[in-house]
Amino acid sequence: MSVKQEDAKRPTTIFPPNVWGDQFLVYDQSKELKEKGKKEILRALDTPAEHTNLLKLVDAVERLGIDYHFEEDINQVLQHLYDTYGDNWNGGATSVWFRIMRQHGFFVSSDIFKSYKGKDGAFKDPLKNDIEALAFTRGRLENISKDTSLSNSKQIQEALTQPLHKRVPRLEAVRYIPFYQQLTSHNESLIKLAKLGFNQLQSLHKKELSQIYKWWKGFDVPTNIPYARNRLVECYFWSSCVYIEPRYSESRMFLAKVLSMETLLDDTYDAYGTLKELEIFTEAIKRWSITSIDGLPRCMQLIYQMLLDLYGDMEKILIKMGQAHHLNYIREAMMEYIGCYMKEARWANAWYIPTVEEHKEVTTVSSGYKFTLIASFAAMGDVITDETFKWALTMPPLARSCCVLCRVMDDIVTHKEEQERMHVASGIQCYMKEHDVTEQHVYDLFNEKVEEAWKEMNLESLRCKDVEMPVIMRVINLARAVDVLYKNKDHYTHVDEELISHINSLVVDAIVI
Ligand SMILES: CC(C)=CCC/C(C)=C/CC/C(C)=C/COP(=O)(O)OP(=O)(O)O
Repeated sequence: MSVKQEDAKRPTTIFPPNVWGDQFLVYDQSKELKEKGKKEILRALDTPAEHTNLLKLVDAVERLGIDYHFEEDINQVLQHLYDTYGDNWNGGATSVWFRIMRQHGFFVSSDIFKSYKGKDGAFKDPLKNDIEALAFTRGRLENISKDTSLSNSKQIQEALTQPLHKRVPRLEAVRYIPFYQQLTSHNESLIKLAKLGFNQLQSLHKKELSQIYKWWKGFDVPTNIPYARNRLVECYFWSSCVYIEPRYSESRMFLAKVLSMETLLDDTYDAYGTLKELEIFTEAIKRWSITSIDGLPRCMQLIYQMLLDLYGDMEKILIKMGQAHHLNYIREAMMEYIGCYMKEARWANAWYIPTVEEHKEVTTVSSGYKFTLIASFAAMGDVITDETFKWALTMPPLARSCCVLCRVMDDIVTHKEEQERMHVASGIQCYMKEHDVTEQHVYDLFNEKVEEAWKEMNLESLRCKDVEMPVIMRVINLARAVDVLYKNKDHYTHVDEELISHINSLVVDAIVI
């Protein structure tokens, strides 16, 4: 006999609720969220009235650090906007339009800003409080940012300290995600995707770092090469500033190893080897043969072995990609760079202060950034061809401006310390001697050179048609990394709270979902 439902006595009780909420749902939502984002982008593309919002959406996607999910869509959007409006954008948010188009290689005219100026070249009165129109007027922005009642005064101050274009994308994502979340206009799916994507990428970073750390540990660098800076983690951070995209995992790990090898080499040439030892070591590297290093100190032999090991590992990866010969270009760049270290060692041993011109020629290459750039192309895939390497080896203006920026920023912050030990004369010392000017005069001049180098790099990234955007982005990101590591002090040598906090936020601390 069946019991009527209403008669059933159920022994229920009230259990405490699920304490986790829906937080884990999001881990399976990534694909859905990406699809949703793509649809939103494409829907807006077909609706001209939505084009300004679309541009703002692209801006948000990039600042949230999830543009690698939407690369093709973003390219399609910007190409469409360029084909439709050319230089005659009239949709508002002009500075966003201008910045994004130019950052993506569309050389749109700056004439659009002329409409904001009166005949005297100053800003028209009604615009004096319009932050967007005044984006490029530093002095004015400084005044505006002092008004703390403005909701975006903090944003303006941050932009004045480090303009968006100079920021490392992933650090910007850490900063921007909570800011964007507060905006009433924020897009909930993008926020979810940004947090999820950030944490997923961070897990990949942890795996990569663990892998290369094992390699480093295998050589027991602190014990065997005690005179050198032990900076593998910082080098990994450096490398992850250069590539954000998950697909460049092998390249990222290789570049981190390259940077740590460059550090060992720099310290060996600058602070350890005798001239005789360095001559032998340099020759052995140039011949790429281990036979001639027998008489060298144990630590220099180990560095040599580490180099062979580094190249051997990359060779295996490149063979699978059908690009093993790319390694020859990377080796060629390394030899040129080592050759410049040797020239510097000879100058330092002879207490020779070179002319500004001699110094520039050698130290632009000895900065290591030309070699670093060329090494960064390893295993990036089909976007890199023989032509890419040949282009970079000729030191085209785009690469040169990045190397100059690196050299000059390093000189500014390391000059004093280097002069306290036997070290090749810095650019600052050479300039002071040749032009008989004060140290401060040269600091001011070198700071101007840094800004000029950025301008040159920006212009060249628009003008250069020899290589594709992913290559150009390596140059820009290398420059951005220097802006983080060498701004105001040598954070790389004297690792401080600021750098530790950057590294923690990228590699250690997950974002709360
Ligand atoms: C110069 C620079 C920022 C280079 C970036 C690329 C590179 C080779 C990175 C590895 C670490 C390194 C050697 C930093 C510069 O040290 P340092 O300040 O002792 O360099 P120096 O001996 O050339 O002055």
